[in-house]
Amino acid sequence: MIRRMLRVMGDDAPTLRLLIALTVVGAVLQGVAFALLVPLIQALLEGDFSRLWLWIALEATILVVFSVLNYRTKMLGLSSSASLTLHLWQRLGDHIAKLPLGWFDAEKVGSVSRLASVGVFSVSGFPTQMLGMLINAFVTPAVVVALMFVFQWQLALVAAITAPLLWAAYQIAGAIVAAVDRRTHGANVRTANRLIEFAQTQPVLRAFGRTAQGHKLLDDALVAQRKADNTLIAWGGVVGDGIFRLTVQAAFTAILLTGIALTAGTTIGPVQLIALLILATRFVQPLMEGAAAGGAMRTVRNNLDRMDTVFGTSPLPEPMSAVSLGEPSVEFEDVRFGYDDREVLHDVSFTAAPRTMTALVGPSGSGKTTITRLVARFWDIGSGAVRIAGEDVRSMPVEHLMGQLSFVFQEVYLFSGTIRDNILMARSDATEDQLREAIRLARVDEITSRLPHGLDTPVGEGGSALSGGERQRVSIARAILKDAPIVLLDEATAALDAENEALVQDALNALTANRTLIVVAHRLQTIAAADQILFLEHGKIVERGAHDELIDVQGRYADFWRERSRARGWRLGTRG
Ligand SMILES: Nc1ncnc2c1ncn2[C@@H]1O[C@H](COP(=O)(O)OP(=O)(O)OP(=O)(O)O)[C@@H](O)[C@H]1O
Repeated sequence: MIRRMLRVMGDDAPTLRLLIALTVVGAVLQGVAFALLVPLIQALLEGDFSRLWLWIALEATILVVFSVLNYRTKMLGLSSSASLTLHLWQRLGDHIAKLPLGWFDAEKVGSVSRLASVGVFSVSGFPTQMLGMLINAFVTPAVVVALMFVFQWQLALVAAITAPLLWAAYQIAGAIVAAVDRRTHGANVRTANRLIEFAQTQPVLRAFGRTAQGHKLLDDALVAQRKADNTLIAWGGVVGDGIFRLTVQAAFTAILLTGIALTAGTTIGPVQLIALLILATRFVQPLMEGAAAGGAMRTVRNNLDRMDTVFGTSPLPEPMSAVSLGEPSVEFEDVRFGYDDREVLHDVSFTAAPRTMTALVGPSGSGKTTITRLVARFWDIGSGAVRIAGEDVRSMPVEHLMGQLSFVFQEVYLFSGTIRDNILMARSDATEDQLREAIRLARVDEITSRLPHGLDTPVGEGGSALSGGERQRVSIARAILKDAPIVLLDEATAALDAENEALVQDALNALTANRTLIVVAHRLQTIAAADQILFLEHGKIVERGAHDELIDVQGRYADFWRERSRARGWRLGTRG
């Protein structure tokens, strides 16, 4: 456990080592101070004041040294905790940033957020809250017993014999807490997920009058969590803690009875017995405190295990050296890919030539979005190759790959901050002129001119202060500023009002001009304007070509086109 903490702390490990060393010295001093109570109390009860002052002077000296040490260990504890928090966040952040983007599903949101908050604080609280109590629980009683041998070996022997029993009880109590903590953690993560889901799905739940159903899912999770918490209190707090406390009390009783028996047999006098029994209570007290810290330590260990599970998830292997790229084409060669062993793309091959538009068209679930995600290497494919500008995406450093791509998703998420912050995210070193140009091209100027604080208007949580169309234009401005040669666009299915639709279209035209575009196309105008249409069904490209060619074939695409045109109540006809 300590070794794992030292590993996590990296360069700051010497601080924790010093803290441990000083805490051990403090615990030894505490044990010595307790043991000196025996001659002190004896001198007091026997009225031997010259010896009494000597022991009081010695106790006072130890107290002063202990107080200085205690202050120092408290400060070191605080700095170790702060360093652990920082290192854990950094390590988690660094590692999570390298994981495949496909790893981040909804369930992970709850568990990672819990790990980064409750988990990190539980681990980083160890040096300040638990370490001292644990070291005291082992070292102080050991010193007390060792010195007891000097005063009365029979009592010391009984105390020493109880040690293995105490150790066994400590382990049993800890194992109970660890097992219950694992169950409680699962319930906590499920509640966190349901809570996020409940908040995010409010519009849908309300639109369909299903708020009660959303409540029910959350209520069920909360009930399960309350049950798990009660189990933790009952088993961890009452049973586990109770087993250890009972064993400690049994050890104290054994020492007490031995003392009484020795007094009855006149081996020791009543004065010495009183002094030794006071010492025995000092033997018990650190053990009791250690019981609480031991349970908390199991929770810390579980949290470290959970972090190790995240750290054990391998990042996608990536080469370190940059590659030189050709013209911005996108190429799929015999690509097979599946989520969780279920293959959803079968032998997909196509080439999107530089500065052309490829429209991915087909029924829901046919694999369109998956193709765009594989271009960005959200996951690695099963077999085949995905190439960008002639280079396999697996042989490109992630930053280099991402530098080639801009995404425009349907669901736009803006970060809390101003419109300016959100656009500059794409390129923090952009000049004011470049920023203004992106804003103009994406028609964000039409938004900022209406707002009292212009570009410096906060967008609200997730961009909630802006309308859907406005959010989309901000995200397009971001992509324009990034100026990547390839654009992956998931075209919005939701209808915008006519004015917004025209403005978004202007923004998209500016973004896609002179770029290679892969678009999950829903709008008939977009599809008809594409240089190449890939019509997908069940993870296969079943037809490909330009709109006119495919209409002439009178196959699946032509059927799709007719259906869509009828559904929209208008006909575009063929080009040319
Ligand atoms: N993260 C995921 N985990 C498991 N299966 C997934 C995941 N994402 C998509 N799928 C499955 O992969 C298949 C292809 O999905 P994909 O989203 O690529 O289709 P699509 O053509 O974009 O659909 P839509 O038009 O409805 O967005 C579907 O069967 C879908 O259920």
